Amino acid sequence: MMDEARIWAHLDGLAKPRRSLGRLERLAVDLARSQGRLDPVTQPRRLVLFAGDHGCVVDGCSAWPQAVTGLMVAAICAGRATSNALAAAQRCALRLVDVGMATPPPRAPPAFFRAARVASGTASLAHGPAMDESQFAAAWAIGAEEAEAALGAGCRLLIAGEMGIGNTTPAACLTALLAGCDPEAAVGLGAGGDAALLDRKRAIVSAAVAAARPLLATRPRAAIAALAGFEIVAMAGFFAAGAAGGATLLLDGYVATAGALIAERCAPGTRAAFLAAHRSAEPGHGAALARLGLAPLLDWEMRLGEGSGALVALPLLDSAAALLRDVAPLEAIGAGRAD
Ligand SMILES: O=C(O)c1ccc[n+]([C@@H]2O[C@H](COP(=O)([O-])O)[C@@H](O)[C@H]2O)c1
Ligand SMILES: Cc1cc2nc[nH]c2cc1C
Repeated sequence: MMDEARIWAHLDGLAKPRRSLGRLERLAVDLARSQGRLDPVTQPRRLVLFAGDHGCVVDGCSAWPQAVTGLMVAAICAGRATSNALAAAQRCALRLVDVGMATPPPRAPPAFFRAARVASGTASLAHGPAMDESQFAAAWAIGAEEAEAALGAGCRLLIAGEMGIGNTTPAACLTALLAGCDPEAAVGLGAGGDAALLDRKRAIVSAAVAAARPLLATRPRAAIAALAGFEIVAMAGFFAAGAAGGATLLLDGYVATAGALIAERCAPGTRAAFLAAHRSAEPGHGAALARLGLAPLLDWEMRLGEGSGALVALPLLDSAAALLRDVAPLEAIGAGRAD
């Protein structure tokens, strides 16, 4: 990791009044530190979307039917989803990995699609463990492979996104388990719903976390696997491998941050590579980010997933990188330092 004082000294020597770019300078420091260099790069960059289904949907934890995961995956394959539009707008490459969908895979998928199903959806965390430890290891490995492939293609800025109807329920469970948030406070409306849905979700999350919590000290992977989703564990493996490879990890919303909490628990130190793009409208997200020591760049009431919040924040990282790379030193323009 690069010494922060060295990066601040570089910024303070550029042709501008000291600290005149406010939080953009803080971001430049975080970006440079995460890549261990004074000229961090934001191109090429890659968004990897992980798709999975959740047994708890049958117990009424989402306002949407499970089939919508498959429909949205088909829309992404066709280039018609929010993630496609925003990734194109931000010149970000995109991949899509089926790590555990329950519906048939897309027919004639595009080259950016990878079929890598661990199982056809998790078991319901409302009735027992969502997955076993071998499935946890398989999902983690798929995510790690994706990060290694992106690193091999020269990417030093990585984003993980997800698509999975029902996945704000495991995200709430994991936030309660790993960020110490009250289970009820970790539950929000997810992709929509009403007061009855909230009550059902709170009951499911409280009971599942109470059942898993005693395992955390002695068998942490079993405790986490009991509450997780395949796409969430794949994001965790992606983050751990991306951080190990020296990349900046731009964190999306509530569900991606649940993956980040797993990564930090299983591969301590991963959090040094994270930048938090935004604070999701899900009420537990602030607690999850705080546990990781992260301050979000944006607070735009977004709650979509698919990497959308991270994509929207990308121009800020481009600006921070340009500042470090392209601004002349004060001496080079013939000006002394005022302070
Ligand atoms: O990550 C977030 O901040 C976020 C917040 C609310 C909803 N989502 C997305 O909505 C889906 C999960 O919502 P739900 O209500 O079915 O649990 C899933 O596909 C996520 O990508 C994502
Ligand atoms: C339509 C739809 C699109 C999504 N994208 C990510 N999560 C989603 C959830 C729904 C319901």
